[in-house]
Amino acid sequence: MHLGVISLFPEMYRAVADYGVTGRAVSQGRLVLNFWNPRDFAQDKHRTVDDRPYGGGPGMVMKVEPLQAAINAAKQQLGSDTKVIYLSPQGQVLDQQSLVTMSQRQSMIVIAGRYEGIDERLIASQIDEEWSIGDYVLSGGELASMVLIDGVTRLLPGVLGDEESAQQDSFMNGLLDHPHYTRPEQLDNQAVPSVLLGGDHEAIRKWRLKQSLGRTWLRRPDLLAMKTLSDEQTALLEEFIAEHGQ
Ligand SMILES: CN1CCN(C(=O)c2nonc2N)CC1
Repeated sequence: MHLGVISLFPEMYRAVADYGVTGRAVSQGRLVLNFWNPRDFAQDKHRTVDDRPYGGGPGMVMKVEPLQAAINAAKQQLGSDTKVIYLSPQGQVLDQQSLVTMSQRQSMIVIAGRYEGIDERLIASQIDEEWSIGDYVLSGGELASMVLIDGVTRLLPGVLGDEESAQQDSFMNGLLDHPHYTRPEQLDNQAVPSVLLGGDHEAIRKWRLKQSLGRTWLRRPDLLAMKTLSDEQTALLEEFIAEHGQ
């Protein structure tokens, strides 16, 4: 996937370009990151990218022209039909399914805003999708866009090896993940559940599914309400609830 990033702080993206799963995807050429800094497109000698808000109030607003010029440059490289994404608290909240949809695109342009946000006229004329990573306010869109980049990159073909992609499944079914354990087997007075030590893969699969269902029931009943459970899932959840003393 070719991702064009429009940001005043491109150096922040070293966090995804140089490390971990996303860094490996970049080095393997499965993810290509290109950056455009609106400041490089500002026409005045002070390279102004923001200005005071009409109507008064605190903070500054990002100006249309430098952003528009940066989008034009990005589209020249990635294609004029490339979707333009803007990260803001006013967007639709990102979830795994939306990441799956995005991961199937050849390219995307992501705008990371700063200050109070960007001029609404740029949003109206240039932004195809507005996304939020949650109902809270950050200092800028860079970290939010890196969350999106990480989540999408994990879904690109070949990025997660077979070992890791199994872990991915547990989130892909709309449930919370099951507990994970590793060595040592005994830690103070806490042991690893014996089922995980026995090598019975079917028993382990059922235990993990039961734990995912139970955790989702306890912590995120809203997710469970959106799911149609299979007979097996229903039975396992009923077992968990019975054991949980409800
Ligand atoms: C202008 N700037 C304000 C702060 N911001 C966010 O809080 C945010 N982005 O995506 N999800 C979020 N929550 C990004 C955009």
